[in-house]
Amino acid sequence: MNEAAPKDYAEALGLWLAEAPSPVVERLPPGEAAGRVLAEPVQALDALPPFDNAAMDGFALRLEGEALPEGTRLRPEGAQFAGDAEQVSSAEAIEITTGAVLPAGFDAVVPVERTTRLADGRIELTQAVRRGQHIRRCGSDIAAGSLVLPPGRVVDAEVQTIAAALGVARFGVARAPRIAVIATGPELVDDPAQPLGSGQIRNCNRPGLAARIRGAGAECVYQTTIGDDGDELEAAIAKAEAAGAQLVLSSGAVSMGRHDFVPDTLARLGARILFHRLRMRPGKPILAARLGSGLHYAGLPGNPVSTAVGFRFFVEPWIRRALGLPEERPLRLPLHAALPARGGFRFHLKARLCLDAGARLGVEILPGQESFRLAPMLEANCWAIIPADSPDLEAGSPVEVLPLCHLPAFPLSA
Ligand SMILES: Nc1nc2c(c(=O)[nH]1)N[C@H]1C(S)=C(S)[C@@H](COP(=O)(O)OP(=O)(O)OC[C@H]3O[C@@H](n4cnc5c(N)ncnc54)[C@H](O)[C@@H]3O)O[C@H]1N2
Ligand code: MOO
Repeated sequence: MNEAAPKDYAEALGLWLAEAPSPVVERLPPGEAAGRVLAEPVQALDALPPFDNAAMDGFALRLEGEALPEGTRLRPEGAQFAGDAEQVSSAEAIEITTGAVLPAGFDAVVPVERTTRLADGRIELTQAVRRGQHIRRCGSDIAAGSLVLPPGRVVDAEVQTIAAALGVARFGVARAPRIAVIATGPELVDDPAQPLGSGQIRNCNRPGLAARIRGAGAECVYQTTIGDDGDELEAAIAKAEAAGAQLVLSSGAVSMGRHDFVPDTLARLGARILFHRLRMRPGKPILAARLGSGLHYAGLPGNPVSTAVGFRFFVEPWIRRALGLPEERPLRLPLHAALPARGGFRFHLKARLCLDAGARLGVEILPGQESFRLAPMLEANCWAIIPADSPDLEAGSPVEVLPLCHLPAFPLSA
């Protein structure tokens, strides 16, 4: 086992990501690709709108010049409805509905409510009409041949709508990375119906990690709970591999206690330890390794917030690599209140974006930062990152902030 001095976060992350997998492309119909990340660009084969068409129900008109004055009288002949093939018409006006092809030679649309119908069947304009008004031009939304969706775009409702509008039959998306969860600890109870015995607690890291995996765009292919036993861990790792896992996450048993058997078991299995223990909190005892089979392993500390931090700051960057996503860029936001120096560790603090009296965005550090406290996580909507050896910070000092999940509701890019 590598007992080298604790590494800092950046160095450890570099070691870990250097071995992360590259994206593997699979082709899916857009309807099945929700939440997936595009691995290939999407080009518009057709223009959108695909033809010049009316934006209003009314009449298509021919204009000699730039405008027709109010009071002009025109005789409509025929009709062009949405879904009709383009009519050939030499009339001075033709009835038209929203979305209908604008027949050749017509260059404006007047809404029906801007006309009055005369007794002789003609219409009279109650307002002047300008050339081009109420016409949606072919390709004015998306030009044929243009790049519509770059790789790295998450497939959401907007992407699915545009893909359908353009007739995209399949997306090339990154295959969801396959991850397994092994919760360790004889104190853990999985069944919510089971009353807790003395010394027992409910297992929240196993379902919590499974949910984080799904939310981060990966797939949880196997999950189990084991006692403090190396043979059980070895068997669980074998099952995770058989289920197709590329990465195994364990929670617990990586610290200094007599039952912290994960590092020794990995050493017995011949794993290469990339790092163990970092100058960061929560998550100080985190361990990363690579097994001989190529399986990636992250030993996350058992305190639930340490598990969450290990996931957010190591597993999610790994998932981003496997999905072909670029490195995240934290926001820099002013602290709502002063924050005393915290020493030589990098801290990930439960935090909340907030507005000051002038409605300016800032970040509030929440009370209850210990890594066993879950309740503040319900208040939190981001992590504030305080680098190692930061001095006392005054209110208003900028700090780096990342959302709770790497796939946020409001993605920001460079
Ligand atoms: N002498 C030292 N003791 C500890 C150190 C240290 O440096 N020296 N580090 C502390 C830090 S920091 C952390 S974090 C914890 C992490 O320890 P482990 O990863 O070995 O985790 P456990 O001891 O197995 O569990 C810690 C804590 O979390 C609870 N737990 C574990 N798994 C789950 C689960 N699936 N669901 C809910 N809660 C879970 C467990 O019951 C313990 O309370 O070590 C400190 N100690
Ligand atoms: O990871 Mo421990 O939670 O640093 O407190």
